[in-house]
Amino acid sequence: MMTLLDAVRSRRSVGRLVDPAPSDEEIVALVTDAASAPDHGLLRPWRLIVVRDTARDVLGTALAEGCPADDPVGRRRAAGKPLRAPLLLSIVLVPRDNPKVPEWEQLAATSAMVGNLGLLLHDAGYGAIWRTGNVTDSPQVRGLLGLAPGERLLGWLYVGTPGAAPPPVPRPAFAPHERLFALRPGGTVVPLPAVAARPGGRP
Ligand SMILES: Cc1cc2nc3c(=O)[nH]c(=O)nc-3n(C[C@H](O)[C@H](O)[C@H](O)COP(=O)(O)O)c2cc1C
Repeated sequence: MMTLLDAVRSRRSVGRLVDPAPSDEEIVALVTDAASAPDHGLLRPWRLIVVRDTARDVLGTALAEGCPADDPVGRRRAAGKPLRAPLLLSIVLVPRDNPKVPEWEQLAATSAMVGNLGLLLHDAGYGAIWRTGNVTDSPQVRGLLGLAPGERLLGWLYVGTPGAAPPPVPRPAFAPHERLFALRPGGTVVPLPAVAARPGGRP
């Protein structure tokens, strides 16, 4: 069993995903735990739509139909996209009408839940990658997934078993003191002084 720190440090987006994918029962359990993410007003402003097996072809057809008719290559590529993993979770933002919780906070809560889910999948031995794309909002895809007006498709969490270790990410150099600031009692905001990070982390 990984510690939380191990999981946070070793999680990667995995592009090459193969069988097995989690069962529906496992997904229910993992999403139940992922929903412990901070969620202002506990609105649960999201829903997930499982796409697996030949339903991926149906989704591929809708993605292709969302591409321009005069772009056969783009349409073919779009049709094959859902086949890149055995399981896709369509991430749908379901904005709730709430005077205290604007939509951006609901989007933040949904993203926090998906972040938790990625870590939990990793901890369970699975891999995942959140993918978007320019036809996410096409009428064909919205219609297929049964999105109500106002609901927003945030892309898909592609899920499966890692088929290959992802290549190293060339991460931009990140010095904590460039991102961390402090408000001083005098009213000025200053960079935090550089402090040695604990060993083992990645930038
Ligand atoms: C909202 C969101 C959308 C993303 N969309 C894509 C995408 O369309 N294609 C892709 O290859 N990766 C996508 N990613 C994954 C990022 O590219 C990935 O997290 C980043 O490269 C860092 O890699 P890591 O997760 O292994 O640290 C997305 C991530 C997020 C949070």
